[in-house]
Amino acid sequence: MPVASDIEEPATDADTTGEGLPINEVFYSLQGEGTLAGVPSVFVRTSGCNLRCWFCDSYHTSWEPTGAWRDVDSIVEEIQSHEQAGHVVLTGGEPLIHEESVELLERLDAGGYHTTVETNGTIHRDAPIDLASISPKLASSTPTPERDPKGEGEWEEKHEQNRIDMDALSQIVDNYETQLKFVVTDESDLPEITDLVDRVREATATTVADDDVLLMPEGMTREQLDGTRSEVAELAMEYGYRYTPRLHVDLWNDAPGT
Ligand SMILES: C[S@@+](CC[C@H](N)C(=O)[O-])C[C@H]1O[C@@H](n2cnc3c(N)ncnc32)[C@H](O)[C@@H]1O
Ligand SMILES: Nc1nc2[nH]cc(C(=O)O)c2c(=O)[nH]1
Ligand code: SF4
Ligand SMILES: [Mg+2]
Repeated sequence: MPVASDIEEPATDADTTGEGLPINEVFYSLQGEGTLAGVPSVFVRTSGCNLRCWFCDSYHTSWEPTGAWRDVDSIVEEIQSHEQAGHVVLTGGEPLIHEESVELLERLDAGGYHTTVETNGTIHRDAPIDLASISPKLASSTPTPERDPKGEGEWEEKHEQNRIDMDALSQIVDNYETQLKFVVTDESDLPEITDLVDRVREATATTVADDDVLLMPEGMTREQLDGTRSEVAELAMEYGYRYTPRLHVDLWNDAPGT
């Protein structure tokens, strides 16, 4: 079993050396994905990731991480300035590569916020998380040389090796209320999803219901979603899994800060 000391230096090229958290953006929007879609929420996006999905819609947190190191106090203050919001979504990049994410979640919990953590499911940390929104990465996410948005496939092997960590994934599922939210590119992803869901069910004591499994169409623009959403909706019906829209993309396309 991984313990806290095993994950102090996660497998990532991200800069984890500053004080506080590297923050790419903080913004107020509607939760666009998953079972809480439509809920007004403040988003905190950390920078840096241990994976490199070719389709990553947050390029400046993964392929070319940018952001400013900020202390937890200043992040909490900015969250509180959005007085209407009772929900906070901690995302990235991969927010759980940063130990300080735990401190932020503790502060938000003490302040009475509902917290969702958007995570790729490869790192478990002990923190007050109300909803673990896990998006395990499928083979179709791997940045092959043909699909690499930046280089020539230099990340292919590392991404492929690190994208599933069954120990971490099972611990998250066992410790937190969970949704498993898969990015679907086409129907060839489904055998891998059903197999992974079976393996999670075998490895955990928790009941993972079919409607805890969400299929989300791949696409960072409306135009791209026009090519995937109908097929993914049909697949959700066929397999008995839940469909999740990308409400923010439907509403605001790929506008920054949404
Ligand atoms: C940018 S990621 C950050 C959190 C974490 N690294 C993860 O992957 O879950 C936030 C969410 O966007 C999803 N996502 C990223 N790019 C996407 C795309 N092109 N189409 C659909 N979903 C995408 C991820 O799978 C994840 O559910
Ligand atoms: N509105 C909105 N909802 C989201 N849900 C998860 C997001 C993410 O990037 O993690 C996201 C996002 O970027 N915007
Ligand atoms: S795991 Fe999340 S943040 Fe990292 S590259 Fe994939 S989609 Fe982007
Ligand atoms: Mg997003």
